[in-house]
Amino acid sequence: MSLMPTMIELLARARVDLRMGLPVVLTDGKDAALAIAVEALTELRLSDMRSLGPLSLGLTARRAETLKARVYDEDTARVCVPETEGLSWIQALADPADDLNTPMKGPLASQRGGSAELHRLAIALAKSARLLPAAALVPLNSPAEFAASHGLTTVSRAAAAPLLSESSPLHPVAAARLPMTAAEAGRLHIFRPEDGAEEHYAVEIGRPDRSLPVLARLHSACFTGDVLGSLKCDCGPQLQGALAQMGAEGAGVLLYLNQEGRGIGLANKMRAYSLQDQGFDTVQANHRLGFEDDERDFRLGAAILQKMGFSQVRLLTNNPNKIAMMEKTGIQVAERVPLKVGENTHNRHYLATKARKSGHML
Ligand SMILES: Nc1nc2c(ncn2[C@@H]2O[C@H](COP(=O)(O)OP(=O)(O)OP(=O)(O)O)[C@@H](O)[C@H]2O)c(=O)[nH]1
Ligand SMILES: [Zn+2]
Repeated sequence: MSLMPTMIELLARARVDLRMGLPVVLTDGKDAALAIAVEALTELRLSDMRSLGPLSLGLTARRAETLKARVYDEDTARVCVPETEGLSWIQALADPADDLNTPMKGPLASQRGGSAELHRLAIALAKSARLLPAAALVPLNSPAEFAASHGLTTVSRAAAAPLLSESSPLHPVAAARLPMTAAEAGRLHIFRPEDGAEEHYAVEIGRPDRSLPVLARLHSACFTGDVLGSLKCDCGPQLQGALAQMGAEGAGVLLYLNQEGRGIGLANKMRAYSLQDQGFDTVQANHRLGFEDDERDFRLGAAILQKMGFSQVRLLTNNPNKIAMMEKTGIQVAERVPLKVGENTHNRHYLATKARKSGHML
């Protein structure tokens, strides 16, 4: 029956549920659990979750490292929640905001043996909902009945895992002429992914010849830099500089990918900035939050370029990972065009950290 939700649609629904503070039912063969995002957990829902059984937290190995919690499952830790600890203890494990002020939260006991798959899935869902990567789980015996009687979304790991690791197909939705300061001959194209996540944009300048390498930029959204003119990064000047160069050459394509904060979302990026105010660098801040340095999916960029008929680029970037990802996903990088603009006293340390830790070319 086509009127029933597919797994992609259930995943989109699960993301919204988690953001709203609703639990979701996760299943994996014989195992099942009720999972809720720590960021949206309330006292009432915590006490109802507890009435079902022992609670554990799914945290990333990155976050566990800061907390000195044992990790028995590669990238995932399953930390036991003692009965004596409440909501603020759970939140402090997920959110590093007060790490430096609060004394050690441990010693923490981690679950060992059995499967960590449901915890891993819950974390992946929280990440894709742009929440802190932390979830509280309680085992369930009769997941189908529980989900039906409580009206909850059910996600099967076997069906969801491949979808979460793939890049969702994108489709062009609308395009129109857009004269800009940098180039009067501009055109903005909107692309929408099938998974219900953020739309991405392509700014086409002039009428680039599809049979030649096009001057291209993969720009990741940075509200603070692009819109507010933040001095903490170089995004605003890079965006304007790329458009200006395309305008001067009369042709180019700038992809504006809505992967704010290197894919962690603006709220988490502001959490990272707050940690940077405490003295951590851009990479350390991401790790303390439980994220990798870079959570972006650059396959999106290649997919959009291909949809627009481009197969070769002259890529405006200082990031070797972008070049590697382009080549891997079938877009030939004929040339790297350096994009060095916007260095100032506030972002010098940030740019130096990216060069030292993330391999950016100076
Ligand atoms: N998590 C996090 N994201 C940041 C921080 N500063 C900037 N960003 C984000 O980093 C991304 C920067 O994107 P880009 O300029 O496309 O990427 P890049 O890896 O520096 O590569 P090139 O500019 O092409 O050399 C944007 O999504 C910003 O929002 C930070 O301190 N923490
Ligand atoms: Zn920025």
